[in-house]
Amino acid sequence: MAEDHATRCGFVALIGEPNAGKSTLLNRMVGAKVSIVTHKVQTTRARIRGVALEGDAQMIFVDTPGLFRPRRRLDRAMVTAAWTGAADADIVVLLVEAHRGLTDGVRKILDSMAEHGADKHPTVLAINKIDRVSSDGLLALTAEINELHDFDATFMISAQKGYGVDDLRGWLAERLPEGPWLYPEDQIADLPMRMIAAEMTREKLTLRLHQELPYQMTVETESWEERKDGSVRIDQIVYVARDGHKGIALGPKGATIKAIGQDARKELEEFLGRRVHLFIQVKVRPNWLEEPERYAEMGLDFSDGG
Ligand SMILES: Nc1nc2c(ncn2[C@@H]2O[C@H](COP(=O)(O)OP(=O)(O)OP(=O)(O)O)[C@@H](O)[C@H]2O)c(=O)[nH]1
Repeated sequence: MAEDHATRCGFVALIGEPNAGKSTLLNRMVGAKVSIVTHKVQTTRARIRGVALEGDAQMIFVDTPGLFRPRRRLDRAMVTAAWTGAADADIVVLLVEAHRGLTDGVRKILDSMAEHGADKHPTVLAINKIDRVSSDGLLALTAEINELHDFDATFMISAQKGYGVDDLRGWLAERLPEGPWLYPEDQIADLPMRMIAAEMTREKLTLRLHQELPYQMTVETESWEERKDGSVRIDQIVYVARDGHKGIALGPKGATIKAIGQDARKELEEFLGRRVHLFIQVKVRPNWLEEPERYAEMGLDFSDGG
């Protein structure tokens, strides 16, 4: 990190309807595949998804769940989490799908942006998936949306193809507040690996525990140790919100978490091309959604690990 001139650092929240392309954009910006991209909706939750460097700026992306109409209580918790991410962020980027345009869902997000304080920060409109439409209607769509909320900038992008993404990233980097980097450079090096490992375990949790539970869980990679024999030892903690959830995650005699660990280990071994020793603990951490330390998720040594 440069010592002699000011560095910049800050949080960027990506918001948008489910499937808007938040994870895809994030992967592009960070340059490593750190989010699960899926056709299923609501696969993501408010939390740190990646850190990107651009010149002297460190951008910390907070990926949020698709903002949607809350029906069940858990849905509401997720929406709150999404808005918390947005309100805490230095810059908010709203993704709108070019081919869907100004949907009711987008209108609702625009309505509630002011209400949730997201308008206190610079806001950016990113019209995504422009590869799917002709450019004709895009200016009209931009004008229509900017009437409902006055964005500081608008970008036409394709997160998938990469169009416009560098411009957007450059714009964001320039507008982050001056300050020291939150993540030392050496931590960023194995950060993607730690995140990928945590994400793989989280995916297996989601697959095994079909119900809502996984949304209230988070996985952190606590340590990553390269061994002399070429294998790697990975220690992870699955945090659950309540005691009862711990029992579900563990399963009878620990069978569920064991199966999850085996699935995750297999995938990690394939991905890394070497042997993996994976150790997973399940711990209760009430109210983790509200904790500022949630930013320490996924193996980021941000706090002492709680
Ligand atoms: N054609 C096209 N498809 C895209 C683009 N960006 C994302 N997609 C696709 O849109 C789908 C949803 O993308 P995601 O990145 O998972 O969307 P998300 O907003 O993170 O979704 P949630 O996690 O449900 O909130 C995936 O199938 C992506 O491949 C794009 O620029 N063009």
